[in-house]
Amino acid sequence: MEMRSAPSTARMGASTRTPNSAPCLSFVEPRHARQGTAWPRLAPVAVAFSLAVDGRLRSRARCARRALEPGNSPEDRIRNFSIIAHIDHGKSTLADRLLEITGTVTKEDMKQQLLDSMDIERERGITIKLNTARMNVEEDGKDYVLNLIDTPGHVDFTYEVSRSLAACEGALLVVDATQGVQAQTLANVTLAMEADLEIVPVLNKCDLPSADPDRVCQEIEDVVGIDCSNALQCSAKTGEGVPAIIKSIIDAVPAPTKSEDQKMRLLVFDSFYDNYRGVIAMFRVVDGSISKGQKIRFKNSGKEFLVEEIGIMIGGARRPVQKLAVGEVGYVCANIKTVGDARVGDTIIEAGTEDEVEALPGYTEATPMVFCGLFPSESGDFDAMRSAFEKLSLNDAALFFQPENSVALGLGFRCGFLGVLHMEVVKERLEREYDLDLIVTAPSVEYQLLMKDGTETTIQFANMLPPPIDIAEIREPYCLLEMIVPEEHMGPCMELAVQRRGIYRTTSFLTQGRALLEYEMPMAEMIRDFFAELKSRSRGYASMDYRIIDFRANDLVKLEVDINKTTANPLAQIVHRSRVTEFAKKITKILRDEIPAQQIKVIIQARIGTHIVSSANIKAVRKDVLAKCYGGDITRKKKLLQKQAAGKKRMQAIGKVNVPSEAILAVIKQT
Ligand SMILES: Nc1nc2c(ncn2[C@@H]2O[C@H](COP(=O)(O)OP(=O)(O)OP(=O)(O)O)[C@@H](O)[C@H]2O)c(=O)[nH]1
Repeated sequence: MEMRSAPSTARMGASTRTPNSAPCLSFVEPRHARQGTAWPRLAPVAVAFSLAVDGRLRSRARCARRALEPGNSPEDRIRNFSIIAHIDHGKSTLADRLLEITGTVTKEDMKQQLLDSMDIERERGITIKLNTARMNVEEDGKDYVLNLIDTPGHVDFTYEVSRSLAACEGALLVVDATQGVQAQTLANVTLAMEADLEIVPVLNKCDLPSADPDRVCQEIEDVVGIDCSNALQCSAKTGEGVPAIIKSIIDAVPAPTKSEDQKMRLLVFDSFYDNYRGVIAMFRVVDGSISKGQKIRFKNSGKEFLVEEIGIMIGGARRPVQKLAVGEVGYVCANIKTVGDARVGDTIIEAGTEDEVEALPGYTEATPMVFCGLFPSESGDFDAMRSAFEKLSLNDAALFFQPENSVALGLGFRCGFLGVLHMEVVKERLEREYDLDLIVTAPSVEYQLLMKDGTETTIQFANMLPPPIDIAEIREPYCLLEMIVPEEHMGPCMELAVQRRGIYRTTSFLTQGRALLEYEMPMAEMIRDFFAELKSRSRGYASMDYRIIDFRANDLVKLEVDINKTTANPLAQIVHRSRVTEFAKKITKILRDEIPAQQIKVIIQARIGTHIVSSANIKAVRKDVLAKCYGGDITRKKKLLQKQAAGKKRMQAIGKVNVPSEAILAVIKQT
């Protein structure tokens, strides 16, 4: 993997940044200074610059020297950094501690996990949306501004992670000292290296008896390729070792490079909807400056707005300022109506300069990767659901939805999400915040179709697939999958990957009997409960991460299900030919078990085109039409039986089978 073969990328990149002098800019006074109290001395630390001749270490030393000899310009004393970590390694707890120790937020004011402000985030303990905080620190008699740009820790939000990393010069790599490197540690480090950041390793949870910082340091060096000889050790929970991290940020993370004479260019790294102010866009000033009252333009969307307010975020609160200059991080309110007008990754420029100023690189439209149908359990809730979606999309530019009418499930929506977690979060928000009871259909991915006439198109649901005769090629998304599993469970985990059409790439052995396995795998297989299955095969110890790499042509077919010759549309699926028999058998079996016996015989068939792959029958329950016919003559009995047979024929002919929606859901859930 790239990050292991070229471990020095991050540092070499960082060492090319050179601070200059710049015009003045007013700092917000540190809280302790305003209160006239002495700033507690930061604990002395030996920050990381050994005399090793390794180029990586030398480049870090250069960077540190540069940062330790700041010029007089305020930009030299700005540090924009992020915290990257595997889920649950303590990123949010460390962020809280940094805010507390720098006096940005007092202990009394601090809600638990202040930066994770959404309820669902707090409950699930995962970070979803970006947040940012500005901290003022005095060090060696100089005031520094530390801008912490919090990033979401989940793979669904990789694009947001990479845009927020692009707004930084450094990143704290937090690794749980009891667990070591995990799959998302690797994924996030790769993104940080791609963004040329200075990476500062921090071992967290050192207060726990099972912490083994030395082993984990060795593992980071071996697997991630980052020198850990002076890695910092801390407990984000107790605060021990956290002051040393603050000093290390000042010393190791480079100050922003400056181009103050250039025209305004701001990188939007987050945007969210506020009920009173409309959309608030978070940005980093890359070139020039921004002032209140200026007319701005979003370069990619082409939308123009008048700046009503700009400011900085301090401990979750907004503080307006008149001007923000190069290197600074802040927010802008400009009467923007939806987050779609101020997308993450867009460049804000001064209106009228669009012909001279280029957009910052790396912008992509948010593209949904996982699709599903969402239907209200109560058909009367459709309108309430539509208005809930409209409100959610004000704050979620990546959410895609459009009305859908399903025979089995009624009126609902066809929806697109960044990933499975995004899907679950939206579903949960609809249920909790809008009090809706929902039915969710099986997730699907996007397929690219090359038609025989040479045109290309994309579809997200099997029902959208044109007749096979017109299709030259169906391509499906593939991802690079990294799993970290205990060696004793490697066999079952590898077996699972192969079952799911994974293509083996490599195995690397980590410390403590764990292995890192890499596979290329179709995304469609990944979203079908892969993680839950992996966890059960590894007794809960595996971690995984993935990222989409490309689309590949495959032998994919549409598997349809007929119930008494009537096609059950919600059950149609796009499946790889090698897995058709397995799926077809599973579907027919589930339906046979779930559909109650009826007065007519029920024939369930799973088919590709006209070719029937699997079928099952449910015998009719025979209504005793002769029950009332006490001792009547034989011709009367025959007549009644003939009438019953004719009636059955009619029912069967029109396929009138009572299929309970639980049966449909059982298929959707289990395939
Ligand atoms: N003992 C101990 N527990 C810690 C420490 N740091 C964090 N924790 C606990 O570990 C759990 C996860 O911490 P979080 O800060 O939520 O982890 P995170 O990396 O932000 O997780 P995501 O938001 O999901 O990315 C919480 O229960 C914390 O209380 C530490 O230094 N020591």
